[in-house]
Amino acid sequence: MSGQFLISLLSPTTGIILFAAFFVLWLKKRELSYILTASLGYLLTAFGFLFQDTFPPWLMNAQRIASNLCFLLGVATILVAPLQRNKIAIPWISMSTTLLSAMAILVWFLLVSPNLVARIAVASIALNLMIFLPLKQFSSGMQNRFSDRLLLWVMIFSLAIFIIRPLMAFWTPDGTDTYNALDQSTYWGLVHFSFIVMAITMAIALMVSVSLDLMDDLKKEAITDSLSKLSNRRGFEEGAEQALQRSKTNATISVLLLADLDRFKSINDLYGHGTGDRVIRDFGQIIQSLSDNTTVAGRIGGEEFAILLPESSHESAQAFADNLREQFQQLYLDNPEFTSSTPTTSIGLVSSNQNTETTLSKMLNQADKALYSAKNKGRNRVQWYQD
Ligand SMILES: Nc1nc2c(ncn2[C@@H]2O[C@H](COP(=O)(O)OP(=O)(O)OP(=O)(O)O)[C@@H](O)[C@H]2O)c(=O)[nH]1
Repeated sequence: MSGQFLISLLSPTTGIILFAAFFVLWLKKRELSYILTASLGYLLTAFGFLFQDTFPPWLMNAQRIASNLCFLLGVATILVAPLQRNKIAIPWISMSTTLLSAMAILVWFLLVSPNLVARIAVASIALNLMIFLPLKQFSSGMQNRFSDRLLLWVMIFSLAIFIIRPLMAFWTPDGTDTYNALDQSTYWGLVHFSFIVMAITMAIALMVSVSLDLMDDLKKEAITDSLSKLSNRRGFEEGAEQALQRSKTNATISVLLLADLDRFKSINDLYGHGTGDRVIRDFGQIIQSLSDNTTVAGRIGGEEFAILLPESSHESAQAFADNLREQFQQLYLDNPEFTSSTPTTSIGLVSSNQNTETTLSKMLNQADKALYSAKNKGRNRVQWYQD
């Protein structure tokens, strides 16, 4: 086994190891389909090198065409993975047009008018386009997260590598005029080296992104209530403190709503705990449907919910509370399942302008007093806090 042969195995081995790593990761986290995409991309690139370097020649040198196709497709697939992760549209049309045109020209320079240098040039231009197109799309749709910026820079780095690489084909003294010379050339060494560098940096960037995404998910899970899908008490307090601070800085009014489901013990007793859970879920959904992206809402106790409406007004907060109370009651009015008692809610409200030095805990206290008063007045009503 020659040293040359062993070196030619480096790139496909890298491709297969990275394919296996991403594939195993995907088996554990199947909802992340971009991991599967990346793994298939690495497998294709591995085949690209195997066809070129290690397979015996096929009819009419078809293995060289298969090699170009697998490599172009493989690199494009790896570069598409970040788009899929960020739910950015993949530029299918421009990428497939590039691939098909490149393949047609490559077949021409292999079979009709054989020219190795022209093939290297065409394959390189196509490769650069297959990186540039997803890169351009990613840069216009990415978010401002560390993982997104990392992926962007690694994509730019990959493009730079593959722009510099073909230039070496023309600078290196050992020729690329025949296939035997090519296999021995510094250029072919560079092809392997550049692929391995690109493959590993892309893999590291993707792995870092997967880890950061998982950490974000865990953090979100830790502050989310699984039943109502709203924030839990900790998540609500964190979000509400920040929103209240912003509202104070902008000298705007925030309103806090404290909602408690009425006689919930009897709902559980009459219809069972499962139905009680469903009612909590329904209530969470109504809150979500009434919220906009500034609203901070959480389930802060068993059947107690807090909603902070930052930069709100007395009227819009009253409308929010009225809608919440009415829509919730309406949901069960004609439901034959709830015969003897229908779920309702009482809501206490307090506005931050009543005390400029107000804090979240003071507002929660005041809203609780208003809620207590709503309960005392017969429940299923909205009550503002009064000194
Ligand atoms: N199904 C279900 N019930 C819950 C959950 N968390 C708390 N509860 C129930 O909510 C009920 C709250 O009862 P109470 O605090 O006595 O108040 P209430 O019956 O709602 O009466 P008022 O608040 O005075 O109108 C208890 O029976 C708890 O078991 C939950 O996650 N699911």
